[in-house]
Amino acid sequence: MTFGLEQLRRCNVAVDLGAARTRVYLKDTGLVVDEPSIVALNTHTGSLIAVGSLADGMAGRTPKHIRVVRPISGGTVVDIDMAQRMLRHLVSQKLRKAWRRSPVLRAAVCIPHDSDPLAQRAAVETLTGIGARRVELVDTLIAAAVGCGLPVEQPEASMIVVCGAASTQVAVLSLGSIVAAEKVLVGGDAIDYAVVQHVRNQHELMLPTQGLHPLHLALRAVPPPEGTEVRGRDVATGLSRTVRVSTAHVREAINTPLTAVLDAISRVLRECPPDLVADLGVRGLTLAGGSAVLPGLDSMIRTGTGMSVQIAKDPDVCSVAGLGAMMEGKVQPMHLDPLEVDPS
Ligand SMILES: Nc1ncnc2c1ncn2[C@@H]1O[C@H](COP(=O)(O)OP(=O)(O)OP(=O)(O)O)[C@@H](O)[C@H]1O
Repeated sequence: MTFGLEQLRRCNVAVDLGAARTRVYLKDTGLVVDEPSIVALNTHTGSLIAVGSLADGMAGRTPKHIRVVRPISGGTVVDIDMAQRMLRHLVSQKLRKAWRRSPVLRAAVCIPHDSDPLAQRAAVETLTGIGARRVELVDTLIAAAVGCGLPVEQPEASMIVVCGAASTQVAVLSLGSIVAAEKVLVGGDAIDYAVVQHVRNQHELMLPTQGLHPLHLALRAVPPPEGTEVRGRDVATGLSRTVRVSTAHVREAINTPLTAVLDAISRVLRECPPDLVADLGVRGLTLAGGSAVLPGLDSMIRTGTGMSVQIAKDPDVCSVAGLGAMMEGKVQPMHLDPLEVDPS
């Protein structure tokens, strides 16, 4: 990581191209974009109709000539052209300021752990397409750990679990590098899908996207309500209908995807040397990513691992904030010089 830090300090913009949201951080300015990674397109003319929140509001409600596209899937750019158009639209005005300060745009982008060369290239091409002369790729796990304020450069274990929309990534870090890591394709989307399937199977109701929100709120409420009324489309008749969904049943439905996260944590711990696992017994693990605040996730991990669990401050923006901290030189590499003689 020490070598990478030198390169990162020359960057002036940090980008997190997430499956759910795109975030952009400008050096010495802060977070300037935090918008859904989604565009609405006119299929007749090919022109963009809306980008970000506006396009998100159109999803599921479009006539035939409007197509809602998600150019990023699982943290990987799957439609480079559309991703470039989305990013250009989101950042053009904000980047003008950075361009005035420095005419050469250097970008730092976080990419999911273990991304293949094609995914790396897609991220680089997306950024060069909007004018970046140089693109530095940083593992999301390192960026998020730095963004959470974990002492990743120190010779002690830090454990980070990044729960995004499409995936959950788990790592143990020490001395600025990843010691063991796992990625499972289970995130907020899989959890939402489990709830939608539960309502469909138990109540024969197709739940619209916005129908998930009251169920999330019910899970978070203290004490949780026994049931929540949601409106959707009857599977058989196609008519609008309201049902009462039990909070306990929703919690049960999301347990299956959450168990996959717990399994990934166990696998990472098994790969780690005992000294690092002993450190973690004291320090615990940190949850980051938008799904970190999912009610019950922290307590489930606490019960399943016996470790203490902290949810990071602003968990959804940890990765891009970590890139920003590295760009701004807030992370100091540990200098190790075995030949240095003690003058005393
Ligand atoms: N308050 C909340 N309660 C439950 N889930 C939430 C909440 N806020 C956000 N989420 C979930 O967090 C996910 C988005 O997280 P995040 O913004 O970290 O994703 P991303 O970085 O775009 O995804 P990825 O890292 O997989 O590419 C969504 O699935 C969303 O449903």
